[in-house]
Amino acid sequence: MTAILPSTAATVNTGFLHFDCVGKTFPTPRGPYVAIEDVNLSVQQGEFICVIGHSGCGKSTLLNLVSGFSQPTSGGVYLDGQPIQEPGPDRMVVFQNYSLLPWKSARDNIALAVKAARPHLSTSEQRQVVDHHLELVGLTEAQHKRPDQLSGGMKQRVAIARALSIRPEVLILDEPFGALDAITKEELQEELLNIWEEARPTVLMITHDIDEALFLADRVVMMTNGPAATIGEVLEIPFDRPREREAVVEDPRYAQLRTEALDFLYRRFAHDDD
Ligand SMILES: Nc1ncnc2c1ncn2[C@@H]1O[C@H](COP(=O)(O)OP(=O)(O)OP(=O)(O)O)[C@@H](O)[C@H]1O
Repeated sequence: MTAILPSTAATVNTGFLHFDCVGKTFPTPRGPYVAIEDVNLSVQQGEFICVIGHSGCGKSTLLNLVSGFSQPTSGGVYLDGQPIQEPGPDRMVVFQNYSLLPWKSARDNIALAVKAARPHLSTSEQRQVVDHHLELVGLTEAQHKRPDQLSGGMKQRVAIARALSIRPEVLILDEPFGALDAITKEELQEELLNIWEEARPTVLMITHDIDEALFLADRVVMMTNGPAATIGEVLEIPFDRPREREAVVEDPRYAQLRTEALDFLYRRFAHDDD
């Protein structure tokens, strides 16, 4: 006997965040431009994914589909089985350029987000959330400064604290440390891992830095070049957590994974512009 099942046409149950044959084509004056094509990936809840690939390969295009700022032209992107159709507080984006409100203090930038996204919390609970997140990123002392009174690293700390204070299910990071000096960058990578361990959002992060990806991610997704870019290879990163940078870098598997990534990017999918 054949059982009659409810229709599942609108839902997909593979992975928490699921890319199913995703394509995105942009109309241009010279005709349609196929940016990405046939992207398939299943991300588990709480997983940390880094996406690397050459400039213009479609990394931001992919992230915009997850944030809901744009829609795929073929296939679908699903969160918890539901197609992503618009932006929402369950998915927060942190950009390279901080995007803080310039006239508000660090504290108020975070407080406003908490107020808007978690209105069910009492005023004192909201205050506690803000205090906690300022502390997590080491900005308790500097909380009353405005963005123009903060360093680049401090601004990015505020942006990360603001995103996480909303308790998003998915944290989307678009090259968040790209503009920072090497030391600040390493500090923030470590802070990000500490915060991620606490809240465990699913993370999707674009980076151009192979070492950053190997230190942070559970899996590194490497994209081929466009047009019609797709996922070329996925590296599983085996290092135990919590991670210590020295232990990771000294692990013999680190050099091997690094060589694989370099080989992918600079030999198999070399790009003239890089
Ligand atoms: N709105 C648009 N209209 C036309 N083409 C677009 C549009 N947005 C992106 N593209 C093209 O799609 C391709 C992918 O762009 P995308 O910004 O996703 O790349 P990226 O990998 O994030 O690049 P980068 O590392 O330089 O930020 C590029 O060739 C880009 O020119």
